[in-house]
Amino acid sequence: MTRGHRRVLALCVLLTLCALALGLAQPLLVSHAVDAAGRHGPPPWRDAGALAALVTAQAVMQAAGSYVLGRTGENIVLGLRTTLIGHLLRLPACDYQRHRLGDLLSRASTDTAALRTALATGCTDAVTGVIGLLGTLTLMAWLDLWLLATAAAVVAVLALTVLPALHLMRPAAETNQRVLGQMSAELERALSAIRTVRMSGATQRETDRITSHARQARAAGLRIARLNAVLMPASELALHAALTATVVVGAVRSAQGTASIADLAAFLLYLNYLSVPLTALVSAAALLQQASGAAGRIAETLAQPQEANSSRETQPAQAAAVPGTPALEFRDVWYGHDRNHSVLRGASFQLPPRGVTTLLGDSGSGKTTVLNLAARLHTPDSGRILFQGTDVAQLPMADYRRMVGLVEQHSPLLHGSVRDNLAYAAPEATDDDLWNVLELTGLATHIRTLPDGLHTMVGEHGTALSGGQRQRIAIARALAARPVLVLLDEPTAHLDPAAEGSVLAALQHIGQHCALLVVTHRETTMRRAASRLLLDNGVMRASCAGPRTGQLPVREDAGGVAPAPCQGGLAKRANGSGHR
Ligand SMILES: Nc1ncnc2c1ncn2[C@@H]1O[C@H](COP(=O)(O)OP(=O)(O)OP(=O)(O)O)[C@@H](O)[C@H]1O
Repeated sequence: MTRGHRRVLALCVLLTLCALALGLAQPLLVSHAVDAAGRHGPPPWRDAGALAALVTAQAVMQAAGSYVLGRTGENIVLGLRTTLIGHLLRLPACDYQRHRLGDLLSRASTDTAALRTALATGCTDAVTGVIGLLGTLTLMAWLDLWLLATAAAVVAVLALTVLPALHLMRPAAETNQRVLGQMSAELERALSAIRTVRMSGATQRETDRITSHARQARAAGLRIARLNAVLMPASELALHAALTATVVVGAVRSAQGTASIADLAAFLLYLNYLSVPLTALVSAAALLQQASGAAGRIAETLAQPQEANSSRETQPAQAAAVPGTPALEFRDVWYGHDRNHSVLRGASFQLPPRGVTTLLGDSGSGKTTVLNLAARLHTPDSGRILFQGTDVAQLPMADYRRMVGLVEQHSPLLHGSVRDNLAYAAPEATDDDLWNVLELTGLATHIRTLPDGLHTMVGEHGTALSGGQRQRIAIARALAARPVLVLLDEPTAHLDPAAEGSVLAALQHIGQHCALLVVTHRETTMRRAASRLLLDNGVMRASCAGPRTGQLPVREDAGGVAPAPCQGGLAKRANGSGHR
């Protein structure tokens, strides 16, 4: 994590060490001045001047070190957040269902902030603390070994008593980070369904539930505060006790003539100065313990594998399909969301290169799963998916996704303008292109009436638009990228008959140029399709006629299911004999 920042961190350490050295030189000057005063010579003005210069230089070094350290901390956290955000956005689609969204968000915010302090301040404090401690102790040993032994004995006794407090810091910090993650997840859950929360009279319940996590975070925070409250004064107490013991032993030794007053004065100053590296070490230990929980959560996220092939941001591949090659083909595809239950059990079908194909089936039969597999949001457990005759596993993900559009059942609109949303998958699209897709989806008239036209803001999740308008924007967004294949999940579910008519006409029009696979329960949509597929008990069947979903006649022969071509010439793969 500190890679790329080590030189600057080394500079911070150097600046702090310079400040430390300047600090360590001061007691020697004081000793010299006391010695000179003891010999009744002239007032030690030179020593006083040098002392003032050392103090000023030390302050300047400390200030510079502190600023560079703060800046490096910010740079480290920026690098960490960039890596983490990039990783979070590239996890396999199913991973987002395993984690709470708010928890993932807190890893990119609070956890990285905790690490920043630990990495920048904690690491530098640890290095300078150790060096400062060794330097001070060496000079103290050089001045008077007995006095050092006295002071060390007192400090050691106190250090042993507070060490257990340091060990308790890590679990408290881990609890704090975990509970904060849960709080963010619960808040995200409530805010994303705020209307349901209000209308269900659940506002207070949600408030209580979320604040219970806030209370747990407070309890963990208080544990940390208590431990800090013990650790910091304990280190100061150790110093004061050591100071007192040293004065007593020093006075005795001075009276016996085995130590000079000048050495005793310098020793006491060093002992006082010892608080700097000691406090730095205690604070570094506490910070590093606190950050270990956050580091664990971040490391856990970064260890999760990314979506296969997702890091390749290559240029779009030329679609050079042999004429007549199916736009999409499933060959004996098996897929289950969990090991014990397969939703698709050897599904096979072909999608003609042009035209609308509807995908029908009972609720829960796996239609959305088929679209997700086709969009490569899921990977088949076995079997193959071919796009224009090529196994999709061999196509760079970025290239593939540029050629395939997906309109989900509840397509989210992104915060921003209508234009931002339409051009999301096609940033290079011109306004004319966008008006064109708006015309196709029957939205152009409405958008023209808006004061800001294409630049009208859609609100958070598109709340400034009606459900049907949102759905049509989502369709227009998919079309703006001029895909080869468009996958649509219930695209007309929220539309009135007029809007549905315009969307269906648009789909038919677009179907002259590309392939569309449309999941639907609507009879009006079915009627307009060139071909129909029926998903039944995990396998795909073809159907030419039939008025209603679930009642579609299916042709079967003795060897299994033989999908029949309909109007436009649909897939012809036998099915049902797959294995797992
Ligand atoms: N992420 C998931 N984890 C576990 N099971 C899932 C997941 N997504 C879907 N399922 C299950 O897989 C099956 C197929 O779901 P899918 O959403 O594909 O059905 P569908 O035909 O699109 O349904 P509908 O018509 O109601 O939208 C269902 O039994 C569903 O409960």
